[in-house]
Amino acid sequence: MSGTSSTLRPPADAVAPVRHPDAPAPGEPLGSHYEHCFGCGGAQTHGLNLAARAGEGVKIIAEFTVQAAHQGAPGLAHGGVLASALDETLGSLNWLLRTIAVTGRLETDFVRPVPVDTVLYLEAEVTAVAGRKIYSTATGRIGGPAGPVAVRADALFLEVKVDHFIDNGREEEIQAAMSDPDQLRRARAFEVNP
Ligand SMILES: CCCCCCCCCCCCCC(=O)SCCNC(=O)CCNC(=O)[C@H](O)C(C)(C)COP(=O)(O)OP(=O)(O)OC[C@H]1O[C@@H](n2cnc3c(N)ncnc32)[C@H](O)[C@@H]1OP(=O)(O)O
Repeated sequence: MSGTSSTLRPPADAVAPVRHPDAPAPGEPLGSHYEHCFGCGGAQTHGLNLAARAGEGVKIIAEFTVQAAHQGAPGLAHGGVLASALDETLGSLNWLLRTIAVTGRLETDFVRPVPVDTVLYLEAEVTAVAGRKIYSTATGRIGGPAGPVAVRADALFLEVKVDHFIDNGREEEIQAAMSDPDQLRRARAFEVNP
């Protein structure tokens, strides 16, 4: 069963998304936007370690291997972990638009169980933009990039300023991020006019 709520359907005045001219080239690995990110950060022992690459147009492709630490039922990935993988892949679309946007709404279909050690082949695409609202969709396939869909999601991301993180994040991590030149360089990669 699948269905998308009306808030995830772009309004009539939405426009087609535009890949930023300075977006990473198709095939280029994106790296992590923050080393402590649960989705893509290398410093998270039980994180997803999701590896994303820029695709053509406004598409991202990514891979995530389900680890034993990601189980819900015995030998199977936890649904929340799979939703995180979809969310992280959708969030990586920021690199192509060069905007900073956060998830407002994420609707997920869990179509097939995903066993531990499985590689989830993810693909995400921006479908429309309406002001600060970015509409996107993602799939996760198993057995290969053209294998059957195991999970899928539709999302609404909202563009925010960098102040969103500075105002809401815990002081300790914000200070550490602001004094890390690598982190500042990565944050600048999301800005439209660095
Ligand atoms: C220095 C570090 C840099 C790192 C950068 C990389 C970060 C990348 C991270 C990626 C990591 C992976 C990704 C992650 O995990 S991101 C982490 C998970 N997400 C969050 O933490 C976001 C928490 N939520 C918020 O902060 C606010 O609610 C946001 C910012 C989203 C909106 O609050 P804001 O005050 O700004 O906006 P508004 O309330 O005036 O609404 C504006 C419009 O939007 C519509 N609307 C709003 N919400 C929803 C909804 N749920 N469904 C449907 N519609 C919704 C609303 O109706 C209105 O429409 P309209 O009336 O105009 O028609």
